[in-house]
Amino acid sequence: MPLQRKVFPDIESLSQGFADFAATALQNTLNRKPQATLVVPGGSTPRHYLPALAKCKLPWDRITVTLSDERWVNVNDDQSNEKLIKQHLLSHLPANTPFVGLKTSHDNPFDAIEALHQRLDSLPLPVSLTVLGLGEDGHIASLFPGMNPDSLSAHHCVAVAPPIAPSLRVSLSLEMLANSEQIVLVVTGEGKRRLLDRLTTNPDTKIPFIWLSQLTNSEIIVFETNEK
Ligand SMILES: O=C1O[C@H](COP(=O)(O)O)[C@@H](O)[C@H](O)[C@H]1O
Repeated sequence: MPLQRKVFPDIESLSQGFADFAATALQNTLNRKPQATLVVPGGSTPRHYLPALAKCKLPWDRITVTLSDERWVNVNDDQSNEKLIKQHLLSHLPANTPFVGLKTSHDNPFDAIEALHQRLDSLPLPVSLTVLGLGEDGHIASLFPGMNPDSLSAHHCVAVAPPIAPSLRVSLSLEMLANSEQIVLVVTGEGKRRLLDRLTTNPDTKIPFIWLSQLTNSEIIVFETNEK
């Protein structure tokens, strides 16, 4: 598995290391192309490292920010990934930073999928940098164990009824994630680190993170803390 693991003593140093890496990756894209695309995850970990990224001096008007996945809740709901990203990244960036959210007014993500494909067609592709979290069950974005990986490579995104999470969701497809020029995984907590240790020696094909690592040609860089 093409995996490079960068280990930090605490979340503060991880956040700075991540921000430096992400800023360089985005700037490198912008040295070659007029536009870049940044995919960021939801959950809870990004609230630590996104403010560090927001402090980086970049031509943000040339970087489109979008999400790896979204819960099908109102964008003002505390469970909304869009709300999290607005609070911890976009609100600190220039107002003309382009943002493409994954929530529509449709009743459910299955009905929204065509509209979302059109929305995502506007992105500068391939994605320059995809940042992902990792669930303790090995899920990435909203691609969960128990799903059929062959059904997750649809165009840009897929609608999902997760086996355990409470709300319906939409997720970037496995193919969209795998085609990203750079992929970063940000991992905190002993349980997730142990999972990564196990997957590195035993790539369990029931785990979504393994589906991604086997499909992508890009190196996956892990930013992790070694705190208990
Ligand atoms: O529900 C989600 O959780 C995962 C993992 O979040 P973390 O805070 O434990 O890192 C996240 O990557 C995903 O985007 C989110 O919807």
